[in-house]
Amino acid sequence: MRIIKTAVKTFKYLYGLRFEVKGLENFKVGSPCVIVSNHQSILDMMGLMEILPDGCVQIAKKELLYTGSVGLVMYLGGVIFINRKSTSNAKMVMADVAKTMLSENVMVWIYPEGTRNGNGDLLPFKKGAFHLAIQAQVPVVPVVYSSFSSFYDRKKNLFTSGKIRVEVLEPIETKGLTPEDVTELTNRCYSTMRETFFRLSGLVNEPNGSARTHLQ
Ligand SMILES: CCCCCC/C=C/CCCCCCCCCC(=O)SCCNC(=O)CCNC(=O)[C@H](O)C(C)(C)COP(=O)(O)OP(=O)(O)OC[C@H]1O[C@@H](n2cnc3c(N)ncnc32)[C@H](O)[C@@H]1OP(=O)(O)O
Ligand SMILES: CCCCCCCC/C=C\CCCCCCCC(=O)OC[C@@H](O)COP(=O)(O)O
Repeated sequence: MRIIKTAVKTFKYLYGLRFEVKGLENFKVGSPCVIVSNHQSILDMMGLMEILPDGCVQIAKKELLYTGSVGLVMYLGGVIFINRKSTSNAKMVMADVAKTMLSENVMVWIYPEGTRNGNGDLLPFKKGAFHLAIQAQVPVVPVVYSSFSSFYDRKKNLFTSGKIRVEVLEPIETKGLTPEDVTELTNRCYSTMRETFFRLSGLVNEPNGSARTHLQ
């Protein structure tokens, strides 16, 4: 993964992207943890590599394993593949991950929205990342990337150069929590990350829950 990280980090120069990072010290939890971040597009791969701590593996949809050399590289990089379409299968894999992350002292990076989302807001969070953190009794570390919409047009798949703000938020402890606390933990993480997303993206969080830029 270190090799991938070095390679992928150079892409930002190619695409004229700059990252403004805050809160990296929040990764220093001194134990494994579950990192959760918003997911807008494949560009997130650069944002991921920009701050990826050592000893951190990612959870990916299993379809990516079958994407030729990229799938092989991901497999060799230690990426864990899950079948999103089978909750029972995904649960089994994640239960294994909870054991492995403790025995091997690794962090796990998950995109709780479960899919790319460029709609200028956050999709409701899936609960797997939070079940994992509670099963392993490790902290959840939220990471938020500002909206790409200011420089990336998904329809034309075109973008100009731009700055991406990244914030690593305070770890959320799960010691003592049980599966009954998953929904509350998910919602707490969601609202903190959504608020940060709007702040970093210069969006106003309208009372009715929609978002608009300051400029409108
Ligand atoms: C030149 C090129 C060079 C080469 C470079 C190559 C490499 C470069 C990059 C390398 C790095 C790669 C990074 C890869 C990024 C890829 C990102 C993705 O693929 S994102 C998509 C995949 N990820 C996810 O989907 C994660 C989020 N999803 C989940 O966590 C889900 O919860 C789940 C998939 C585990 C289950 O799905 P679903 O059933 O839809 O989810 P829920 O609604 O959340 O759960 C339904 C009920 O099940 C309960 N639940 C969920 N998980 C668990 C669990 N682990 N244990 C127990 N119970 C669980 C949940 O509580 C729900 O029940 P309810 O009663 O409603 O509460
Ligand atoms: C278009 C510009 C391309 C910029 C290139 C940036 C650097 C890319 C680095 C390596 C490329 C290979 C990385 C493969 C991982 C792809 C991650 C991804 O974004 O998969 C989609 C998945 O999450 C969710 O799938 P869906 O949104 O549900 O379907």
